[in-house]
Amino acid sequence: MRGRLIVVSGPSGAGKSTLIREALDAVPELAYSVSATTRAPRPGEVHGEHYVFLSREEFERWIGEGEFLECAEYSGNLYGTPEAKVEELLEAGRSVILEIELQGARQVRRKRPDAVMVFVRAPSLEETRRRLSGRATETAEAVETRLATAVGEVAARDEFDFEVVNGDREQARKDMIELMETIIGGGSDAERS
Ligand SMILES: Nc1nc2c(ncn2[C@@H]2O[C@H](COP(=O)(O)OP(=O)(O)O)[C@@H](O)[C@H]2O)c(=O)[nH]1
Ligand SMILES: Nc1ncnc2c1ncn2[C@@H]1O[C@H](COP(=O)(O)OP(=O)(O)O)[C@@H](O)[C@H]1O
Repeated sequence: MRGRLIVVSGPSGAGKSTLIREALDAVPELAYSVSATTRAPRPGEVHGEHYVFLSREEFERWIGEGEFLECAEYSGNLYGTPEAKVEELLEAGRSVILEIELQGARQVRRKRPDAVMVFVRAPSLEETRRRLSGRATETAEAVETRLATAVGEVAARDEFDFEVVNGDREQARKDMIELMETIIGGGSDAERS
């Protein structure tokens, strides 16, 4: 049976990467789609594992060659989902998580109406700021840009099928794993509302 396509979106600093990592560890049917980006690698990020890091020129060539299921510009960098790998995983029966921002999520929803849309957010914008500052991967300016974008992103949460509020770590981990299992199981709770 073909897997489900699962879009996970939400503001930077909401805890998407953290929750996805935990879901991938707990649910073997899940696979992660590695995106391409023109952003510079952060310390510890591995090419081909966290992202495929491309120059803007290479990225634009991939766009021209129709490599992407979706792509968007975010905070001055390009991000995109290579389509062939996603297809291969779905065909093999794996359910595939795309961790992408709002514009890309909307593109996927249009192209693949059967995709399940999951929104992750922190309990408040103040908490998002604390987490982004605490993660210390961005300059103060980049944190502010991400927070400004976050305001618009939270306003779009009604466009999603499910929402995970990442407050208490352990509770959110359980909620995320349970949601992924429900989606994969195709139970009635996973029907589009
Ligand atoms: N449209 C789209 N967005 C992506 C893709 N990969 C990552 N993103 C999003 O780009 C934004 C920035 O990602 P990143 O630079 O890793 O920063 P972080 O989310 O703050 O850790 C996040 O909202 C990601 O979900 C992609 O392939 N397509
Ligand atoms: N429930 C939580 N409570 C407190 N801090 C969290 C929680 N979930 C994630 N974090 C921390 O917040 C920061 C942002 O999380 P991350 O998963 O990188 O967010 P995103 O992928 O949405 O940008 C990280 O430093 C992470 O360890």
